[in-house]
Amino acid sequence: MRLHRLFWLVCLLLAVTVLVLSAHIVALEWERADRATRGLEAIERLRHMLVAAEMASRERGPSNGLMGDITPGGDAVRLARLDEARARTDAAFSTLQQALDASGHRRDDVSAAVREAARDLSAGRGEISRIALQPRSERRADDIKAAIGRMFQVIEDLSPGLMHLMNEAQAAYPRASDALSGARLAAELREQAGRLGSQFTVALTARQPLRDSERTEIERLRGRVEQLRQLLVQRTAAAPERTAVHGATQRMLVRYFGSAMPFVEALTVRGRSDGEYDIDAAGFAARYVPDMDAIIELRDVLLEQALTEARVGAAEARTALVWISGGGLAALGLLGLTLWVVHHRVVRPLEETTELIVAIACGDLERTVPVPRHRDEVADVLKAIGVLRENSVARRALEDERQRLVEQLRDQSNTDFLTGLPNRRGFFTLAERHLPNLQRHGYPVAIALFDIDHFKQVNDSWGHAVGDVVLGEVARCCQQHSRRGDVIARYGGEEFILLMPHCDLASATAQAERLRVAIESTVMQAGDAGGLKVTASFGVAECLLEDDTLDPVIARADACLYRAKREGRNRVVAQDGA
Ligand SMILES: Nc1nc2c(ncn2[C@@H]2O[C@H](COP(=O)(O)OP(=O)(O)OP(=O)(O)O)[C@@H](O)[C@H]2O)c(=O)[nH]1
Repeated sequence: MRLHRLFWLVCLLLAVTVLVLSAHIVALEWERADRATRGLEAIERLRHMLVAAEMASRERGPSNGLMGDITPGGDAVRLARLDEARARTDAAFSTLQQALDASGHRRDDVSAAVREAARDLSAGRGEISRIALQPRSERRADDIKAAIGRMFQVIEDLSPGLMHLMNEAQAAYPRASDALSGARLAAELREQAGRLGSQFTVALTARQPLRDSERTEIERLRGRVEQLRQLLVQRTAAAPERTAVHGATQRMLVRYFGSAMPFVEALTVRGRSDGEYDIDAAGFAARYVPDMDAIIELRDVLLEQALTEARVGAAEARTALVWISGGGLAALGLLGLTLWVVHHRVVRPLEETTELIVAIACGDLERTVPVPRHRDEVADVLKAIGVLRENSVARRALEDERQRLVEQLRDQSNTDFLTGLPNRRGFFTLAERHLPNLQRHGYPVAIALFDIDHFKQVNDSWGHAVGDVVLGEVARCCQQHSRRGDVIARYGGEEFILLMPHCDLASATAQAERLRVAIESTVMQAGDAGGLKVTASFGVAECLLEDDTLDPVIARADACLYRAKREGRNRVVAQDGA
C-alpha cells in the first residue's frame, strides 16, 4: 500500500477511535453530572415533603389546643394560631406539589400520596373545626380521637411518597445516604414525638385520667421515640465535634430528651391517677411543641449536609464534564495537529523527495531540487539529493565528453588527416555499411581504384610538402566531381579508391573517366612548383554476385589499374576490358 494511502487510513482509524472514546467518556461524565443534578433535585423534593409532613404534624398542636379550648368556637388567639399553622401547611403542600410537577412526578405514586394526604388533611380539619364549635362538655372523646387519627393519617398517607423520594434521592446520590437516613429518622422522631404529645389531648380536654389504651399507646410511643433516639445518636455519632450535626444532636438531646420527655413522663404519672392536670391541651402544646423544634433543627442540619454534599458533587461532576469535554476537544485538536504536521512535514515531503529521487535515477536531471521549507531532516535529504543530482550532472557531462572523445578518436582513426578523406579503415567501415543492403536488393556496385602517375617525381622534384599539397588537391578535385552517395577514400600513399553504389561497370567506367579528366585538367598551386598538373590511372571493377566481400572486387580493380599503368598511365581500364 502506498504511504499516503496508509497515512490517510491510519488517520481515519485514529480519528474514529479518538472520537468514539471521547464521546464515550463525555457521555459517561454527562450522565454523572446529570445524575448528580437529579440527585440534588431529588433531595430538594424530599425536603419539601418532609417539611409538608412536619407542617401537617405541627398543625396538630393548635388543632388539639382548639379542641381542648373551653370557649365554644375557640378564642381568637388560638383560632389565629390554627389558621397560621394551616396556612403554613398549605404553603408547604403547594411548594411540594410544584416541585413534584416540575420533576415529572405529576401522575405517579408520590403525587397520589400527596393528593390522598391533602384529602385526609381537609377531612381532618373539617372534623376539628366541627368539634371546636361544640361546647366543651359535649365534645366526645371518640370524636376528638377520630379527628386526631385523621390528622395522623395525613402523615401515613405521605409515607409511601416519602419512601419513594427517599429511595430516589439515595439512588441518585449515594454519598448523601447517611445524612438523608438521619434526616428521615429525625422526621420520624418528630412525628412520633408529636403523636406522643397528641395522646394527652383527649385526657387534657376532658380533664380525665388517661385511659388504658392511651397509656398503652403512650408507652409504645415512648419506646419508639427512645428507639429512634438511639438510632439517630448512632447515625450522627460519626459527625466530628463542633460541626453543625454534632451541635444539633446535642441540642435535641438537651431540649427534647432532657426537657420535654421528663415533662411528658410527669404528665403520664398524673394521668394515671386523678386526671387533675395543672395544664390544658393548649398549654401542653405551648410547653411541649417548642422542644420538638430541636428535632426539626437536627433534621434540617442533616438535610443541609446532604444538600451540601450533593451540591459539591454536582459541581464536581459539572467541572469534570467541562474538563473532560475540553480535554476531549483538545485531544482531537492535538491529534489533528499531529496528523497535519506528520502529513506536511513527513509524508508529503517524503512523497516529493521519492518522486525526485526516482526521476533523477531515471536520468531526468532537469528536475530542480526544491528549496527546503523547514530546517529539518527533510531539508538534509533534499540537500543530499541536490548533491547527488550535481554529481549525476557532472558524471553525465564526463560521459558525454568521453563519448565525444571516443567519436573523435574513431573519426580520426577512420580519417586521413592529410586529405580529410576516409582512410582505408574508414573506407571499409563505410563500404560495409552500404554493401549488404545493395547486394540484398540486387543493386549494382562498382569500385574504381586510381593512383597518381609518377608521384615519386613530384616528391623528388618539388619536395614532400608539395607532394602533400598535390595529394590534397587531387582529393578535393575527386570530391568535387564525385556523385552524391559515392564513397571516396585515400587507399594508401598516392592511391585512392572510389565506391559507386547503384552503378554498373559502364557507368562506373564513365565516372572514372570524368574524374581522370578532372584531375588532368586541374592546375594546382603548390608553392615553388607554381601551377602544377598531374594525371592519374584508374582501374574499374564491378561487384559480382559471387563476391561476398569487396576484397575480390578491389583485387580486380587493382589488376585493371596495373594494366592502366602498364599501358601508358592517365587512362581508365575497366574489368574485362570494358
Ligand atoms: N609527399 C608524399 N609522398 C608520398 C606519400 N605517400 C607516398 N608517397 C610517395 O609516393 C611515391 C610513390 O612512388 P611509386 O610507388 O614509385 O610510384 P610513382 O612514382 O607514382 O610511379 P607510378 O605509380 O608507377 O606512376 C613515393 O615516392 C612515396 O614516397 C605522402 O603521403 N606524401
